[in-house]
Amino acid sequence: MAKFVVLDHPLIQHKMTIIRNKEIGTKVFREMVNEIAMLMAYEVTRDMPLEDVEVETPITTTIKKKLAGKKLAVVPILRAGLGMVDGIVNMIPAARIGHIGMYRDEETLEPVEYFVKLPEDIDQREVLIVDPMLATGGSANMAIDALKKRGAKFIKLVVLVSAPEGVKAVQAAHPDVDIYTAALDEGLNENGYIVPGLGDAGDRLFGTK
Ligand SMILES: O=P(O)(O)OC[C@H]1O[C@H](OP(=O)(O)OP(=O)(O)O)[C@H](O)[C@@H]1O
Ligand SMILES: O=c1cc[nH]c(=O)[nH]1
Ligand SMILES: [Mg+2]
Repeated sequence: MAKFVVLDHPLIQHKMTIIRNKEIGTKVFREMVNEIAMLMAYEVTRDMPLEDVEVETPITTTIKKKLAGKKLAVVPILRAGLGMVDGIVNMIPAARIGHIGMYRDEETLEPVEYFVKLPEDIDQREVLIVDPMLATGGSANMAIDALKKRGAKFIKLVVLVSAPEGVKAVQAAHPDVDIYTAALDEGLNENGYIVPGLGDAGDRLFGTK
């Protein structure tokens, strides 16, 4: 079974509490989502392989480490996942960015895919799928399917708030995918929203409601 990690660093917990507050406006919400994503990137990339490199300091020549191995792709699930991209790319500027467009049908809660554009060499990259919300898990599972269909083999899912139902659904469908979350909440309400959650992440990021 792949990893399931709750990234509960005090800075992350503090910023999560700020964005859960319904009175917080779009500007602060956006800033906090990016900052949390940046802090998460630090832990999510902890297992990146390193290799030796010779470096000449002003004093001497020495062997030190540099990043090696697979390159990264960050793939937000539109729309809300876009809110996490800048934060992660700040930490990993060479990462390529793919996009998967998906919305959840309000009645059935089933995801509907409307856009996929990925780096051509996605099969050789480690992929970080980013989305603030993992609710039923339908969207994440469909995004992982879309990536695997196009050859992606090394996939991590990075979310801010997850419901136990969504975590179980992803683990059942994709036991090879590591899940990193900033918070594991209580569950889903009758409309499929995470409780206590933070509401509709896309609408809060883009001010559409
Ligand atoms: O786990 P699930 O039950 O599939 O729900 C989670 C999905 O719902 C939200 O997107 P939404 O459909 O609201 O689209 P948006 O990002 O355009 O607002 C969220 O950003 C996830 O993608
Ligand atoms: O709580 C939820 C569930 C799905 N999508 C959201 O944006 N929020
Ligand atoms: Mg939404």
